[in-house]
Parts: sequence; structure tokens; C-alpha cells
Amino acid sequence: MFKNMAATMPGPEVLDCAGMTRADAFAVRQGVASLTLMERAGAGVAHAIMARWAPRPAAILCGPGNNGGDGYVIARLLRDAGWPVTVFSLGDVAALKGDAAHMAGLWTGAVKSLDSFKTERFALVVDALFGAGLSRLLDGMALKASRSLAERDCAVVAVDVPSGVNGDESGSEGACVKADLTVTFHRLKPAHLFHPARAACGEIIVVDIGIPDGWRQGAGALPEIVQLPGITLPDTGHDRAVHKHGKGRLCVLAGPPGATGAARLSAMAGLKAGAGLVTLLCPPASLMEAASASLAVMTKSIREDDFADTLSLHRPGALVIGPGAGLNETLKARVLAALSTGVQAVLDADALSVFADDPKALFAALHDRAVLTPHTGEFERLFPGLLDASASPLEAARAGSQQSGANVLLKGPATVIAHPDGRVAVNIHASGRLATAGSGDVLAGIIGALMAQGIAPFQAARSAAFLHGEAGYHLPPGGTAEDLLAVIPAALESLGREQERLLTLNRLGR
Ligand SMILES: NC(=O)C1=CN([C@@H]2O[C@H](COP(=O)(O)OP(=O)(O)OC[C@H]3O[C@@H](n4cnc5c(N)ncnc54)[C@H](OP(=O)(O)O)[C@@H]3O)[C@@H](O)[C@H]2O)[C@@H](O)CC1
Ligand SMILES: Nc1ncnc2c1ncn2[C@@H]1O[C@H](COP(=O)(O)OP(=O)(O)O)[C@@H](O)[C@H]1O
Ligand SMILES: [K+]
Repeated sequence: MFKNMAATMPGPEVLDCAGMTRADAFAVRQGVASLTLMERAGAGVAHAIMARWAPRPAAILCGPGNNGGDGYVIARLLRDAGWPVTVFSLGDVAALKGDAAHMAGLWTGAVKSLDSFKTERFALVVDALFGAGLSRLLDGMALKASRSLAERDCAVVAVDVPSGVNGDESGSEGACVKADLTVTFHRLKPAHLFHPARAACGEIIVVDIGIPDGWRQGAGALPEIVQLPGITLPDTGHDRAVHKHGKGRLCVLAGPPGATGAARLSAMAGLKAGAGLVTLLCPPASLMEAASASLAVMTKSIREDDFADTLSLHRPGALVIGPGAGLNETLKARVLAALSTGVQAVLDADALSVFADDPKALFAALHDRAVLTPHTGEFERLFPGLLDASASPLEAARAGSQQSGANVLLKGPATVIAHPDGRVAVNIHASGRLATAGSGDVLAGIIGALMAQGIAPFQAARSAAFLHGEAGYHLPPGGTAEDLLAVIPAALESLGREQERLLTLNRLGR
């Protein structure tokens, strides 16, 4: 079920271009020659190619900077391994500087102008035109080459990033190369995580180029990829010394009649994710609908005006508020009342959208015991323009969390979880089968359940995103949100088993 790239990653952090430059400079200060880093980078790409394809006519497209320098290393190593290699250069080879000039000097074959590059003569093309710090849109020969690659069915391998993609950015105004394989160095960059840039990368490999330990010094809190060893799962063992009230009480606010399905999904997800007791708090008119469709989930009728009192009566460890709740003033008042009690809360869907006209009123009441779970549309309503103004969802979620004072979980194929203190995590362990109505309601319930079981909100959100993602891999084709509920126990079981295996390996020192 672990169908992501975690297995090929040397470490969980995400580095932006500035961070990569700092790590590079650190390595050089520690005595690692930058030429050595470039040789290892090129070797990493050449080995990745040879592991996937038998020798075939290959074109290496080299740009004017160090990305092009890597290209000359790749050309030399492939040729030494018996590959028929042709090198094309964007610009004059004599104009290359530093390490790139040195590596070009070690290439003893011919160098043709990129202008003469024709895809139909090659079965594999290495894109070493521009690296992660792309400074402007592709144009001229580079644009022409990227277009011709898109028209032909040859394998394309991008060095560091597909040219046209900036490593810090999730998207670009302009054209970019579409790669089958992208080989990057040391750590993933934001562009490798978020669509549409991610879609241009194809398979992604991270190559260790030997930057010495210590490169993190002074880097601050780096965003990290959520990985199994770092998540906290509910205790689902057979220990008999437990009571349902000790396993976490979760409350979920139900919506008006005809719209209770979303809250019921959250509530059921809460039980499946290990909460001992889950109560749907129902407006009186919804009670029968909610009760008749729920067995293990409890239902309670609540009065119109005293939500804080309702919460003090039920004393939940956590509250989920928003799924199918209805956009009205009552919901606004209930969200603010809940926040004023300090209860740990997941604010989802309508609980976010209802503040579209006055997000500051929400922000003034928020605290770090709350988790906001917007998809991009809801995020835009709370933080107008922030996504567009940010290089990637990673930056947007970080800024949103700092503006609002709450944990923010920004949903998508890669989900970002940000804490107001600056910590950021990205979950990429998720199946596209999660793109089905109601799957976000299930996620909200899982987060609430983990918080109700005593897991701190940021950690609960990270862990829930990973568990929800794992459940997605257990979904059969055509699986709905109801099916997603049904596979949460299997997801818990497989993650628990894998975590146990990793712990055992760790104890054995392997
Ligand atoms: N850091 C490390 O540890 C390691 C890094 N390594 C490698 O180095 C790569 C980064 O190298 P880099 O900084 O030289 O950048 P790269 O893109 O090759 O060249 C910039 C040049 O391109 C130009 N230019 C930019 N956009 C353009 C456009 N659209 N159209 C036309 N021109 C454009 C730009 O021009 P300027 O903006 O200055 O006018 C400048 O001249 C990195 O991705 C990795 O592969 C490895 O060796 C391992 C160790
Ligand atoms: N293509 C995808 N790959 C992985 N996860 C996805 C994808 N599309 C959506 N998801 C996940 O599915 C959930 C959808 O939530 P949401 O947009 O709130 O849907 P709904 O409101 O219907 O419940 C989120 O957790 C999101 O991260
Ligand atoms: K490239």
C-alpha cells in the first residue's frame, strides 16, 4: 500500500532553491568540491537512466548554467557505458563558466547547436537546459525544443526539474518540458510535490550527492514530508483496561434536515478512527433523520442558542463543525461559541465558508487548538488572493496559518498541514481515489477522533492525512465515501503493522 516515493527518499525535508544553495555552500565549506557534487549529480541521473532503459540513441540538451554542467557529466557517463550519445547546447559552449565549463571540457565528443535538435532521431532525451532556479519563461530554442519533445513519443529525463519549472513554484505561466523521469538532488523541492508542476515531473527520484550532515544548521523549521515513522496512530489494541470514555469523546454538529449526510460521514469516521464515543449534535428538526441513519453514533438534540452550554454538557475531547452545517448566522455563532470554550475543534466546509464575508471575525477567535481543513476553494474564501500570491500551496498554508492563528490543513493531491509557529508538513501518501464527494468529511472526522484521543492538533492533522491517504489505497475502484469509512480499519491495521516492523528494525539497529 506504500505506493509513493517515500522509499526512494533519503530524507523527509522539502528544500526550496535558497535552502539548496545554502546546503551546497555548506558542503563546499566542509571541503566537498562543488565539482564533486556535480559529478555525483550527473552520475545519479546516468545510473537512474541505465537502471530503466537499455542503450539507445540519446540526446543530451545542455543549457548555459550548472544544469547544463550536469548534462555534460551524464553524456560522458552514458557514452562510457556504450550508449550512442549526441550533445546539443543552448548557446555557445565557450561561454560556459565554472564547474559547467570544466565538465564541458571533459566531454570529448561533438557539441551541436540546440537549433539542429530533431526529436525523431532519438529514443531518449535528457533535459539539462535549466535547473530549479529558472529566472524567466522559456522562449526561443528552449521553447521550441520543449514543444517538439511534447509531440514525440521518446523517453524524457529531466535533470533536477523539467526545464520551464521553477523549483519553488507549483505552477508556471509558461511552457515546460514534460518528463517521464525527474532526478533531483539531496532533497525534494516544492515543485516536485504540487500540481501542475508535479505532473510535468513523471517519476521522481532523489539522489544523495553527499552533502555532509550539519547542512540543516540555521535553516529553521524545514517543511517535511509526512512519513509513517513520524505519525501517531490511535491505540487500537486488545488491552482490557480501557473504557469507551477513556478512548476519546468526539462531538460532530449535524446540519439541517436533508443535509445530515456529511456530518454522519464525519461521525462514523471518528468511530472508525478509534474515538470511544461519538455524538451527533442535531438541530431538533434533524434528529429523526440523523438517528434513523446511525447505529453506533449517538444523537442528541440541541437548542438554538446555547452551543457553549451544549459543549460543556457533553465535554467532548474534540468537536467537528462545518460538514453540511448550512451557511447561516446560527452556524457563525456556534463556531465562535465553540472557539470561546477552548475545545479542540476541526473547522471544515461551511464553518469556513460562512466567514467569507468577514474572515477577521473568525481569525480573532481562533487558537492553535483549532484545525481548519479547507480545500482550495474554501481557502480562497478565507484568504482571498493568498494562493495566487504564493509560490506554492506550501507557502500559502504557512501564511494562512500565521494569519489566522490556527492549524491549517490545505487539501489536495498533496495536502499541506501548517502550524502557526511555522512548522509545515506535506502529505503525499494519498490515492486519487480520494477525489470523491464526502471524502473530506471523512478526513475531518479522523482528525477529530485523533485529537479526542489526546493527540495534539498539528500531529493529529498530519497523522490523519496519512491514514486517510492510506485508506484511499484500500478503496476499490468506484469506491465512495461510505466505502472509505469501511476501509479505515484495514488502513489502521496495515499502518500499525508497518510501524511495528519499522520499530523492530530500528531496535535491531538496521
Ligand atoms: N546546488 C547544488 O548543490 C547543485 C546543483 N546542481 C545543478 O545546478 C543546477 C542549478 O544551476 P544554475 O544555478 O547555474 O541554474 P541553471 O538553470 O542551470 O542556469 C541558469 C542560467 O540559465 C539562464 N536562464 C534561466 N532561465 C532562462 C530562460 N528561461 N531562458 C534562457 N536562459 C535562462 C540564466 O540566465 P540569467 O537569468 O542569469 O540571465 C543563467 O545563465 C541545478 O538545477 C542542478 O542541476 C548539481 O550540479 C548538483 C549540485
Ligand atoms: N487527486 C487526489 N489525490 C489524492 N488525494 C485527493 C485527490 N483529490 C482529492 N483528494 C483528497 O480527498 C479529500 C477531498 O476533500 P474535499 O475536497 O473536502 O471533498 P468533499 O467536500 O467532497 O468531502 C481531501 O482530503 C483531498 O486531499
Ligand atoms: K532541467
